[in-house]
Amino acid sequence: MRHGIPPVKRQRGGAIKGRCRSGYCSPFPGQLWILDSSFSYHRVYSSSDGCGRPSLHSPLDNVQGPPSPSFWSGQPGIRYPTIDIVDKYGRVVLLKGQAGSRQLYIADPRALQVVSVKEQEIFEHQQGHMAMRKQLLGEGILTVVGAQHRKQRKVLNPVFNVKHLRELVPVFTEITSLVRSNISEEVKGGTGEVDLIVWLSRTALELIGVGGLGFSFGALTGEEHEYVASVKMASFSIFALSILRKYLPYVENLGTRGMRRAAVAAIPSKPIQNLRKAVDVMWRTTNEVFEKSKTADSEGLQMDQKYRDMVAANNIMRVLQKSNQSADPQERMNEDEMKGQINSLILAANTTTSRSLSRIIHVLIEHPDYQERVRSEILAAREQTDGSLNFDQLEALPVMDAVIRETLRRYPPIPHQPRTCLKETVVPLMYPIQGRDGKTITELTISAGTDVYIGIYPPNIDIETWGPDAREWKPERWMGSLPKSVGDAHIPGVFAHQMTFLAGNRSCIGFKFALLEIKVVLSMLLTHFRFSPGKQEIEWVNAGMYQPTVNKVMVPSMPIKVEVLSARKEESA
Ligand code: HEM
Repeated sequence: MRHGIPPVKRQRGGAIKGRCRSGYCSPFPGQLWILDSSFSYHRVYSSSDGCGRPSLHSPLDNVQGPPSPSFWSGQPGIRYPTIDIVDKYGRVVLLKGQAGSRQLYIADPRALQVVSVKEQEIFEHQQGHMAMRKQLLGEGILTVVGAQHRKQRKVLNPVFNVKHLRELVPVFTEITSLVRSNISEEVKGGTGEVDLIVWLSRTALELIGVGGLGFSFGALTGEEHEYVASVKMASFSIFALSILRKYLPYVENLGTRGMRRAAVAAIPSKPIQNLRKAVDVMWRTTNEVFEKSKTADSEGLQMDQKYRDMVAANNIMRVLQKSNQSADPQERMNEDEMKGQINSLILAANTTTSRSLSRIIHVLIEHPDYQERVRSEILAAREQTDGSLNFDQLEALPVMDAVIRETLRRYPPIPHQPRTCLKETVVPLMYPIQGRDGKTITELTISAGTDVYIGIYPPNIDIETWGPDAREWKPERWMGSLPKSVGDAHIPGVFAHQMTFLAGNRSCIGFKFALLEIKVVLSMLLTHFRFSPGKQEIEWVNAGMYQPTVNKVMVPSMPIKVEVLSARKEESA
């Protein structure tokens, strides 16, 4: 028997009993872990207190869910459950993973309140996931948990306050004008097909790079920094190596950092070596960004001196350093933690924002009447100014605001988030569900070790909450008062009664930054271009985050027709 594999005894009726006595293979003492046919360990069951005598039976088995075709491999596609399961089985669904592991999909508002707000530290990120993130990104807000996370969040909060965001508007505007020129050039000042996701990804990277960190990745000037390719390589390699995540928590602290690096360098595996090189570049860049932010250096930014000075004074790293210095000494971040924020922020801000922007423009292509309404609203506001809109003017555009809220509600880029329950917890339900035994379930006892999905998409489009038109894209719902049922549902999300930016202390810390980016980009692109359908049909697919694709190729792509508006043709020439 290999160390850590529990003694497993087959019982009558096919039940398996046993537990890991060494506690070595399991982060949760007393859990039953087994080795499956693909040689991965799986937690099968943890007892109610996490250390008692386990069995294969759990009260959660009474929760309805799709049948599992195989005990060993579980339900196919479990990483990407679709909204249909909630429609079919209810707001809490039992999913069966590999080797019989239980996973709960939760979309009930009251249960979400407990999981994502009240008991957020019990329903924590999955250990393997966090270990992988930490190895790549360092000790930033995306990778730390518990007291360390609370401390970092407190220091980071002022970075995203309105006072600071207000000062970023001219910088965002300047960056977006570069994107606009690039797109105009691509269609030669006339009409042509453009893969818009490419430009929006570059835009989002520069907005967080320059506006956020005072560092240009050259994404809009044709001199792309090696960091960009490294992040792509790292994401690809992580996917290829996802099986290793499970083991990472057991080796991540073995030996010194130098020893671990030497051990990794000796592994004869292409994805591992690619990942190692990519991470080296990411860390080199992080050090560069950090050193520059300390000296308020704005060299290398291809902008007017005026904007360079703004960036040097107002980027997130500068504000973060001030916020850190004014925190209580025991609450301050150390240098490693400060550097850890750089990768965390870039990773969290980039794809989410570019996918949201792409979705809004795609929806406006499908609703040309709304595209025209938003454009007219912006143009009217611009007539009152010298051309570009400031923070308050951007906040006072009700049609654009309604379009953004409605698109983020109806099409959240992240459909759900995985967590693990660390301690047995009773979770009440707002909408009781019917058990497999026909009885009504009003609360669930979730045992330690159970994996949980926080449903983001289903509560956003729940008919009980939003009314019979919940699944329609209808910005006008935000222009009057919302139905009483929306308030009554007490959806815990931090933004507009929706879960799109999640809830509680692990919600999106950058959501106001994201909304501002979206408003600046829309206000500049919609008044310069008309967007209409391209030759190919665009399909949005869930790859952990929704992405636009064509011809079923799993690479983000959104080719659409872009026409420079006649009033702007001269500017583009
Ligand atoms: C529309 C765009 C965005 C969406 C839909 C979005 C959504 C989310 C969601 C759902 C989470 C929770 C993830 C989890 O629990 O694992 C999250 C976390 C986070 N987001 Fe965003 N985000 C967006 C843009 C941004 C931007 C622009 C920034 C930074 C400038 C940012 C920074 C973060 C950070 C740092 C976290 C981790 C917070 C923590 O763990 O305490 N996000 N975001």
